[in-house]
Amino acid sequence: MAKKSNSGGRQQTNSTRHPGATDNVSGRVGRILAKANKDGTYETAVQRETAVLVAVPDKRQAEARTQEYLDELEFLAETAGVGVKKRFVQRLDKPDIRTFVGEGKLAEIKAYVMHEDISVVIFDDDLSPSQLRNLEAELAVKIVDRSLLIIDIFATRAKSATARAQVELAQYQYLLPRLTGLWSHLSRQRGGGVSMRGPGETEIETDRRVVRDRIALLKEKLKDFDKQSHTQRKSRGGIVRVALVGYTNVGKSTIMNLLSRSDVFAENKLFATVDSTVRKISFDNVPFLLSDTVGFIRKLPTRLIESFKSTLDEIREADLLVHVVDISHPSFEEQIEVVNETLKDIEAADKPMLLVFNKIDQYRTDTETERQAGFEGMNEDEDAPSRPTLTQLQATYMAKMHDPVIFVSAQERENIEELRALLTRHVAKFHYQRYPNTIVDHLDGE
Ligand SMILES: Nc1nc2c(ncn2[C@@H]2O[C@H](COP(=O)(O)OP(=O)(O)OP(=O)(O)O)[C@@H](O)[C@H]2O)c(=O)[nH]1
Ligand SMILES: [Mg+2]
Repeated sequence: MAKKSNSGGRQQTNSTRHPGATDNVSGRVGRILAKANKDGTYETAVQRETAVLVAVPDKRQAEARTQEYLDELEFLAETAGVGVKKRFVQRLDKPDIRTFVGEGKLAEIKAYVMHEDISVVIFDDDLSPSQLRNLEAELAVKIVDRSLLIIDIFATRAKSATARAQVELAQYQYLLPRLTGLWSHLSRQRGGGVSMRGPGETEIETDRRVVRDRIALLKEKLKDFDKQSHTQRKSRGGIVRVALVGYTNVGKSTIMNLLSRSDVFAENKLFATVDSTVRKISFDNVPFLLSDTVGFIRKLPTRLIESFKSTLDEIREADLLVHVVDISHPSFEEQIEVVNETLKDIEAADKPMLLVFNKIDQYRTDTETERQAGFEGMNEDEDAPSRPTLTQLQATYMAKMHDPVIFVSAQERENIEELRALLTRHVAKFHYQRYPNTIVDHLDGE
């Protein structure tokens, strides 16, 4: 199985871990994804789940890209406490309407699942309710698609009442169209907390009604939360607001901690932050509010974005966005695109933005990576490495972006003072516009 291309670097990071977090997550995955046995009892996953991944890329997608996407899916699975044993890839023009993969591939997966005692099959795309049912029937193990995996991770991370209600809403919205066949059994054993609580021992139609009622109730509840937080935000007055945005795991919380000297949970897992955190900061007597927000990801389910509206209001209402990028990630450029697209979706794309390229300590050109891995000499004939050097990259991005750009390492505290100064200059500009009578002397150099 291919490994994450930069996992080595990732392991060395300063992550703070919740003791026992993995156990809880795995337990929850077990609960949420537990499947009915034939006698009507349910498995509980006390042991670590083992999974296989399945991707159906179209025929034009480069192999390296496919593996990168699967790296991300595997990272998501690991975050949910599931160990991945194998990856299955089938190139198709479009996925099979009945079982997502073709007949032959399905038989291959089935044989492996039975032989290796696999308990979960994870698909890199969303499955239609009928595909999900058919696959469950064919493979007789838990079937998880990308949305469910992400929702499940969110469920384990949500702490505030708002975030929990948002996750619960996303869970029910996911569940509603799937309340047939096996899924209705599946829903029965769910109970407690923010996990996919089922509607009880009722028939499918009743189940549906119960779920719909619950969705309506949660929406009402979220409206109330919205009102409350709107009032709260109003009471903050005209203070300048800055939001950290970016792909998941790029270092937003680490930067938040550095800038606010606070202690926001940061770790080398996807979606460490689901609740947004707001801190009041003052640089050179210019006060502002900095909020750390939930990370974005490729194919983030739209429903999930919708249900996270309250959290995303922090972004929508910010005066300035600080877009953090993990420059060491092989597909950082695509990640920038995903973030910009998501900002468009939530109508926050036109805001002033600073781009912070983080993790410069971990940036490697391909030749460097090969040298490190002991493949010296492999690229001897090629004088240009396929990845530019950090200096080249800085020059390109400084020239091509409309927004101010800065390169930092939050972990090594490299260029953080410069980041602080850049931020202060921009915040001061907003502050000065809003309070023209205050004396602000930080606009030099603009
Ligand atoms: N090598 C390196 N690692 C970093 C740097 N900044 C942060 N990290 C690590 O990257 C991982 C993710 O950092 P977080 O701050 O949790 O990232 P995030 O963007 O808040 O992630 P989510 O909340 O999951 O979206 C952690 O293990 C950090 O220690 C850096 O400059 N260099
Ligand atoms: Mg975070």
